[in-house]
Amino acid sequence: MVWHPFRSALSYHFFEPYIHVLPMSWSPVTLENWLIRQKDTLDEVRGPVEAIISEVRARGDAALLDYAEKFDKVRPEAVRLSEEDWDAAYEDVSPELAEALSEAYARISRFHELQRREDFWITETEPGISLGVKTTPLTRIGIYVPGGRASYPSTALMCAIPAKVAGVQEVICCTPPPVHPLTLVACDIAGVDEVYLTGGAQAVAAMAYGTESMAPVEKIVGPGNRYVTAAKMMVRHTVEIDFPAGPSEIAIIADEDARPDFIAADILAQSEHDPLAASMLITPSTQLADEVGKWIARLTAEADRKEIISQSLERSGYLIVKDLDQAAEAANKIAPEHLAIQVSDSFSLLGKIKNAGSIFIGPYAAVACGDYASGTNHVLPTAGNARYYSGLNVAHFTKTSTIQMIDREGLEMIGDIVETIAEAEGLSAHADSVRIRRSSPR
Ligand SMILES: NC(=O)c1ccc[n+]([C@@H]2O[C@H](COP(=O)([O-])OP(=O)(O)OC[C@H]3O[C@@H](n4cnc5c(N)ncnc54)[C@H](O)[C@@H]3O)[C@@H](O)[C@H]2O)c1
Ligand SMILES: N[C@H](CO)Cc1c[nH]c[nH+]1
Ligand SMILES: [Zn+2]
Repeated sequence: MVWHPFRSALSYHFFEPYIHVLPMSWSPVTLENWLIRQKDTLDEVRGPVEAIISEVRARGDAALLDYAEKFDKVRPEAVRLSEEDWDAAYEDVSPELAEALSEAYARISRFHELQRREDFWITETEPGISLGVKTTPLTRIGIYVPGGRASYPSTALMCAIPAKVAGVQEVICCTPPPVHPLTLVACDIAGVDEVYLTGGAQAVAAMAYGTESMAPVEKIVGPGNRYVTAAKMMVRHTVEIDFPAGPSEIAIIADEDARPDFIAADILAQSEHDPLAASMLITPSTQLADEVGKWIARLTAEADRKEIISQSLERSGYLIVKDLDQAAEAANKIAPEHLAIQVSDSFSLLGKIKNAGSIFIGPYAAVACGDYASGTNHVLPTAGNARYYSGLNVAHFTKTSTIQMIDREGLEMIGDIVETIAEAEGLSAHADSVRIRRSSPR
């Protein structure tokens, strides 16, 4: 914390000097700088991640064990966790923790059950023609559960629950050693079938290409740091992935009546994940931005993970806007992982939001509620990817086939159209495949 006698707030309208205490890192940011910083993080690790992927393809399990020793400072006896070690995890988890996890499991399951689609539907769209969709679960998927700077049992629930609701038969989990017993209990509660003690880019490579102990998967889902995220982007020609879900982010749109202490608390909560996490307050009120800055300083001083938070705050800041329309425009450009809305007329603002992974409305909707227990999924696109991707949901674990049933009457309805377009495309065998049916005796 430093005195800044003449710091200025960035404003579209005015430039007002003011005097008070702010943490060094809580300062105005431009949209452009914020976006560039968020994008850059993956490019910087492309080289090392490529090398890790090649090593795993060449040396399989031996490479996974070597990388565990190098990056996680522990060499497991085997890459695959034994059933006995998995069962033993329950002994190290208190009943209160197991109960909290079960409560979270129930709520996350309930919300994801609402997303389940029927196996197939089919409906007559015109006489003799019925169309529909058949939904089929993927067979074997891999979930990445982070475990570098913190343990993420909640992420095991967030990834495995929608997979099991979708009907996936085999769900495997990769997580860096040493694994927290609660993560193993979460995997068990959520129905994970196999656990592998490997993290980072090497885990992603193993799930994509397979090793001696691990059969490859059809799709990899789950968040992770930039090594994990860069690796997912690199293996996607071999295996499907969910989307880039890297270092956490929050944007908050707040008006002058919002609670600065609540906003600061949400910013710290996301900042403590990773030095590369980032937060942005978007507000028409310079006074609120200042108040939030004071609260950030106060809460950071008391925080457990000060160092990570301070580094993350270097990537964070506030943007003063003219009004809430301009705030919505800025949020849509950022496409944040989490968007908190703390304004008096939230629904009219909500209508203007196009790009956000998950939206939290009102002063009591702490982002941490969505991280753990409200029931929505916390695996969300970062670094502007909410422009094109949705957060993890049941549909990520299924594929669909369209269905059509056509009888003779239906063929007559559309036969001329098919033949005419087929001939125009120069594909007369297509036209003939319809003609042969139409001219056959009834
Ligand atoms: N977007 C989301 O949905 C979401 C959800 C939860 C968590 N997160 C993010 O997940 C991330 C978790 O990160 P984490 O680091 O705690 O755990 P992690 O499991 O993602 O990463 C740990 C692994 O990173 C690898 N690694 C570390 N340093 C390396 C280096 N120098 N070179 C090569 N590999 C290296 C190691 O293999 C290590 O096992 C955080 O950024 C957090 O914000 C995102
Ligand atoms: N905030 C993270 C998503 O960016 C999810 C999480 C897990 N545990 C705590 N938080
Ligand atoms: Zn979180």
